[in-house]
Amino acid sequence: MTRAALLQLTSSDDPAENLPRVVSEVRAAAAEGAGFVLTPEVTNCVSASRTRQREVLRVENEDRTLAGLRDEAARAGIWLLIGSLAVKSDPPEERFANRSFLIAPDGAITARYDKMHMFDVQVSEAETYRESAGYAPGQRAVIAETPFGTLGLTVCYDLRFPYLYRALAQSGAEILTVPSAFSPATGPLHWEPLLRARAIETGSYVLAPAQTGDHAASRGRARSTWGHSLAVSPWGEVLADAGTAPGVTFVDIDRSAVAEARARIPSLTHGRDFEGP
Ligand SMILES: O=C(O)CNC(=O)[C@H](CS)NC(=O)CCC(=O)C(=O)O
Repeated sequence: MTRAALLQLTSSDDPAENLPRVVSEVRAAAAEGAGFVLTPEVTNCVSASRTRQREVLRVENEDRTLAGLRDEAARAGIWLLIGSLAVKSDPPEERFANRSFLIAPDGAITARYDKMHMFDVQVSEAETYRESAGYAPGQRAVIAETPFGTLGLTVCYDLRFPYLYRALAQSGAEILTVPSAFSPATGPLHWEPLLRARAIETGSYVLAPAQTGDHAASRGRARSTWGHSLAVSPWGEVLADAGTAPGVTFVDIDRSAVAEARARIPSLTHGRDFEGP
């Protein structure tokens, strides 16, 4: 059994301001016994302005948030999933990467995953997202070993592509991570059912730390996000819902629940190759 902690944040578009907040939340989570801490999508910078992002984002090796959180993971001796950082690609190209990092208790980066599905969607008359204009999508799915289970790394809009989750689970993932900055237009009806469906259809834990609330922006339109960081059991039960306030939510995870759920419904092994349509 491992105690996981989902951090719910209201990151601004200033990485220097966000880092000390995240560090203090990680510290608080570790002090309460968390062995695995997870942060949301774009932990370092929520922004709708590419001008602003060009100013404040850095390549991975120069990213202060990554360095600071690696130090903190090592200090606290915890596993840390940095849900994602917006980083400049290396070598620098026009577009950024939306990249998840898994940090081991010695501070080493043991896995990286670049978000594959880009949120290019008009969610309402007033709100349009063109994620692929700012970010280059990743090309490969990633699983990573930890002592408490094999992780399958995904980010936010990936959630709507079930084939990715089935592939991750069939490759050994037991805990699917979905760090997010979900839109308030889609969150109310889509967030929880999609997360529960991914858990049920793969017999996996789903851990989804999220951005929440109104994000301060020094440039461009201010963004809002849905919050409700969620932990779902491999049988589909909502184990924790963080509501809309920033803070830390704890959940105990036990990989034997994965084996149990898959023994009851072995749908991962019942796939069919079919013709048509
Ligand atoms: O823009 C950034 O810096 C980082 N990327 C995001 O916040 C992305 C694209 S705008 N958000 C989502 O994927 C929300 C998906 C969603 O809300 C849904 O599927 O309904």
